[in-house]
Amino acid sequence: MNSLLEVSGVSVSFDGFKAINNLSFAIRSAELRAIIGPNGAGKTTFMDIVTGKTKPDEGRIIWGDLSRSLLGMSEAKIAQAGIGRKFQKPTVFEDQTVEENLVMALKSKRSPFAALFYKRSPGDMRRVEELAGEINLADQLYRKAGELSHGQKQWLEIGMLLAQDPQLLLVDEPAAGMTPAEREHTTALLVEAAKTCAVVVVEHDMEFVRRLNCRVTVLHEGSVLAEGSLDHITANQEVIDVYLGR
Ligand SMILES: Nc1ncnc2c1ncn2[C@@H]1O[C@H](COP(=O)(O)OP(=O)(O)OP(=O)(O)O)[C@@H](O)[C@H]1O
Repeated sequence: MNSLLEVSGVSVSFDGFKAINNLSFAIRSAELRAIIGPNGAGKTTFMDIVTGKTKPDEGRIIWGDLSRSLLGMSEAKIAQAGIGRKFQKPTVFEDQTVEENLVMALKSKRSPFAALFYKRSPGDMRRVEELAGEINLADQLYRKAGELSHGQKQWLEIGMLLAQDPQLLLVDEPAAGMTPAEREHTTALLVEAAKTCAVVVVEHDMEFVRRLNCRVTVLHEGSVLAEGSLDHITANQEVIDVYLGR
């Protein structure tokens, strides 16, 4: 099966230091993938490169059915092409309700002109309810986002990204700061999301990664050190030496 995203031979240096070193990575549509690795391995820089925030010095990044290169595209164009990113800290509109946040996200996938004359349609409101159910906030629709718990804000932001129908979602440490129950729901949410779009989860919590039950990529010094099932990864001596055994 063809890849949705194919990164090959990508490198980037900061002041002569190679943060990403000849990295290759591919993911299919509707695949869930975890990325792990020690601090400084290049996980954030990798996501910065895919989303266009950082331009690599060399390599190729090919995207979608039309095999377009992402390299010449701005961050905004890459987001429009269907790549959504969730940073570690939740960024929701605190003064707006859960419903308003989701409506706003639906609106923002339209052209600026269409968004200007936007009217809530029954179809959109059904979608908002559907999303609220998916992110475990169906009974919180009329609460202000600022009143939600940290975990609920994270879910809301994931819901806002899903509202924009991404083809690929990059999620940075979603389980950080969550209660055990919130983590469990987050696992379910990401597994569900990965049925319709590719999802890449950067995570340090190995218990969380185990529950995702997906293929794992280990980054080390800006390259892929190992890739495979978590059992395969945890039995790899190099991975134990640089990350798991620390
Ligand atoms: N803008 C920058 N300027 C200089 N060095 C940078 C810059 N961005 C990243 N680096 C360096 O590149 C390396 C990779 O950093 P990166 O943040 O991608 O690692 P990471 O795997 O996300 O780490 P962590 O798990 O701690 O978040 C680090 O050594 C970091 O100090």
